[in-house]
Amino acid sequence: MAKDPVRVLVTGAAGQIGYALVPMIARGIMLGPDQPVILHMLDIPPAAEALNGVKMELVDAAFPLLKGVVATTDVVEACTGVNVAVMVGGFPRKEGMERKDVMSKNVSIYKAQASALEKYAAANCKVLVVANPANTNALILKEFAPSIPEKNITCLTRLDHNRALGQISERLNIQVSDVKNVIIWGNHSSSQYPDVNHATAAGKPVRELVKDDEWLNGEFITTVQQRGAAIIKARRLSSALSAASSACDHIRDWVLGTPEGTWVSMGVYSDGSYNVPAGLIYSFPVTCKNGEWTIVQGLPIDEFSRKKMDATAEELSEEKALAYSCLS
Ligand SMILES: NC(=O)C1=CN([C@@H]2O[C@H](COP(=O)(O)OP(=O)(O)OC[C@H]3O[C@@H](n4cnc5c(N)ncnc54)[C@H](O)[C@@H]3O)[C@@H](O)[C@H]2O)C=CC1
Ligand SMILES: O=C([O-])CC(=O)C(=O)O
Repeated sequence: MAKDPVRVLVTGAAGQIGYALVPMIARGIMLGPDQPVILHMLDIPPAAEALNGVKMELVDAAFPLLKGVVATTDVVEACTGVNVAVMVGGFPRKEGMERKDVMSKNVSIYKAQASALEKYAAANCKVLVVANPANTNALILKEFAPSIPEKNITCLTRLDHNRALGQISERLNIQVSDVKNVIIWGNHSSSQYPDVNHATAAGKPVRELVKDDEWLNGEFITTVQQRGAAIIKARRLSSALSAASSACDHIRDWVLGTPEGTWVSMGVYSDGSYNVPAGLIYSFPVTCKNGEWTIVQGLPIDEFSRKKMDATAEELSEEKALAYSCLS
């Protein structure tokens, strides 16, 4: 019997990532090849015409799984009945703006959208925040949508995770699908810590195969940390294709489960695991089963890693304080 359609919200749907993401969702890349979807696309009034253009293209593409499209600038209409919400819309940093000004704009956007999701989304809606500052936007969303379980509010660090897999695969000249269990700890920012201490390639420890700790503890880390900026420099646009693909990976694994023996990185609400302060949205290694993520426990952490995990936690605590100061 055909499955009932799942309603998927994409905010900022007229933007770069939105344009790459909505056809992936409509093709079944996010929720599976047998899962019909209804797309809800939200953007702001100045982007209404472009948003309507995206809707026209979705119709023209005749996706068999796409059972409906809602394209709107009304946040209530956008959020009504959604089962999955991918929050890509936000206020970008513009020349001459202070960090606090950007934070303040995003705090008010995420506060309003949290309230709409809280009131109008389907029960048990799963939320993925992509827009930067992704971890802190997700935290604000959690604060203002208290009836959505905190386990349902996450942010995207899967792109960083996939970037780390890609770097190892290139370095070892090995298929990327043979590399697994890297970890992104912390913030989706240049303070993140891409950790290969538990990673394997074709079943062998990555450190043993690479045989170059100087590279793994230096250039590898900075390349992953700075990859977003490098793409923006090269394309003069954000990493839309890889962000959209990674957002699909994040939701697919969350809903359908991670393969046995494999973990992925997700920004989730910290419960204090690995001595990361509770109450931050922090990227951890997780496995997923039956629609729920669980932080992988018990991994040994060396002194080098500890310092890097603490530094990115410190940055998130500062962002949290800044975000809260924008609320008062
Ligand atoms: N977490 C991650 O791995 C990544 C995050 N990003 C972030 O994703 C976000 C989107 O990037 P792009 O698509 O390249 O930007 P973009 O500027 O092309 O698109 C953003 C869209 O959001 C819309 N928007 C602005 N305020 C909105 C609101 N209140 N409600 C609904 N829509 C709103 C804009 O009109 C625009 O269409 C940015 O914040 C970017 O920094 C980008 C790459 C990776
Ligand atoms: O700063 C940005 O918009 C780009 C970004 O997050 C990334 O590509 O990781």
